[in-house]
Amino acid sequence: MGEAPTFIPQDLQNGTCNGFELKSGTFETDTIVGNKKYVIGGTYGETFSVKDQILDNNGLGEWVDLIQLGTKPISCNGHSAVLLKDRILILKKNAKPDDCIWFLEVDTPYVRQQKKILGIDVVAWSKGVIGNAEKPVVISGPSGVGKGTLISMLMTEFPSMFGFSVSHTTRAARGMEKDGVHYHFTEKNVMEKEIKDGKFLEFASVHGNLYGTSVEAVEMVSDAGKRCILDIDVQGARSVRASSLEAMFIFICPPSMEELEKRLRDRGTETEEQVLKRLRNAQAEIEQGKSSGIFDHILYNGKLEECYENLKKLLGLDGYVTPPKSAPKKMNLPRDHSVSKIDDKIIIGCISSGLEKESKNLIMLDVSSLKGGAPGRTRGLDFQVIDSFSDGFNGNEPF
Ligand SMILES: Nc1nc2c(ncn2[C@@H]2O[C@H](COP(=O)(O)OP(=O)(O)O)[C@@H](O)[C@H]2O)c(=O)[nH]1
Ligand SMILES: Nc1ncnc2c1ncn2[C@@H]1O[C@H](COP(=O)(O)OP(=O)(O)O)[C@@H](O)[C@H]1O
Repeated sequence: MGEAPTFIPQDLQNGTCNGFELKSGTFETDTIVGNKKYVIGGTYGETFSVKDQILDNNGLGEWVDLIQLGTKPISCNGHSAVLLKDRILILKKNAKPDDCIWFLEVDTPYVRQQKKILGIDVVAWSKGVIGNAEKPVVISGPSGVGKGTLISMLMTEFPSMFGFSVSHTTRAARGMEKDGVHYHFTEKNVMEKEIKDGKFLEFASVHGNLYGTSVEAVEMVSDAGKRCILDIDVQGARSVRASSLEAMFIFICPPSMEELEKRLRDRGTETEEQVLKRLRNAQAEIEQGKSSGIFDHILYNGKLEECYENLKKLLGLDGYVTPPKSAPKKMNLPRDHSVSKIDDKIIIGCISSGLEKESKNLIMLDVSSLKGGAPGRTRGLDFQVIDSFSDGFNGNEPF
């Protein structure tokens, strides 16, 4: 990666590296984690590269280009790196507010699990997001019980509050269904390849077709500041339970098998063979839904209005008046900044005056309660603008 620089501005004790320019438009940071050195390189407009070196006693060793999972950030005008135990925080210089904080996970539980599954050394990227997202809601239940009906009632009444996680499926679209709205209708081989590439949070074979929730489907809803709703089967709910995504799990039960059959037939969207298959699967799904311990709540969908009211109660929405939305906090990093670390606080010194007020030249980024992570987003970041170190970090004015 070009010739070695004469000066590497890395504070090894602190695990911070303010980055250095190798040649015009190409930047690098070095971060030492245990006996490994991670070199993260970025050339303007291109995705980041990562290689590591297992250090011997002389601080030397063989270089390996690492497989990077997740969405790779695009480099702009340099970056800094800060080591946080099992991951490296990357601050992109001069980047847009929603693109300036990234994490390269090197030894998190997700990365360790992926190394085991793939049998190779990997690292994983996730984008950092200020603040927290509301817990997604997973809704499961047998085919024809009324999941779609209840979800669409919720989205119609609270359009700015909820967003639907659009699943991928290999089944054919029904008459009124739109690609990208109800499902991403896809070919089996394409979906299988994407599953292998780690793009799915969960997937399952249901009624003879492949269904799955992509990481992006959930994150896009959360990025828009909405609470994500997932309509997935019991196997999918089990996988989400086991994943790093914290969610609320609701199972919808029919009042009787006869009523379920009637709803399925009256809907008229399936062939006789498909109806029979769905009814055969329903019994087992209901048993699992009730007894598996996956679900936090069970709702009976007898009378639709009653069930909908109960669903709203579970979501804390009965008698709810929508409050005006406050703008999410954003952070804009100027090109020239330096980073240092004090416990769980990252201090970002803004060298050029990219800030509104000249005196507000320090940003404190709190990374004490990170949530989520690769292969999605890392949330729970908080920041404050502080006037100067001598103020003892007492500024808490939103930036
Ligand atoms: N695991 C999983 N199941 C899904 C997903 N999307 C839909 N499903 C489930 O697949 C089943 C069949 O869905 P669909 O073909 O739309 O038929 P319907 O439930 O009869 O309307 C339902 O139980 C859905 O909850 C997904 O992304 N993952
Ligand atoms: N509580 C209810 N009472 C009567 N019919 C219902 C009720 N809930 C839903 N339905 C109807 O049952 C059919 C199946 O509902 P749907 O929402 O498509 O189920 P799912 O998404 O669980 O497969 C639809 O025709 C819908 O209008």
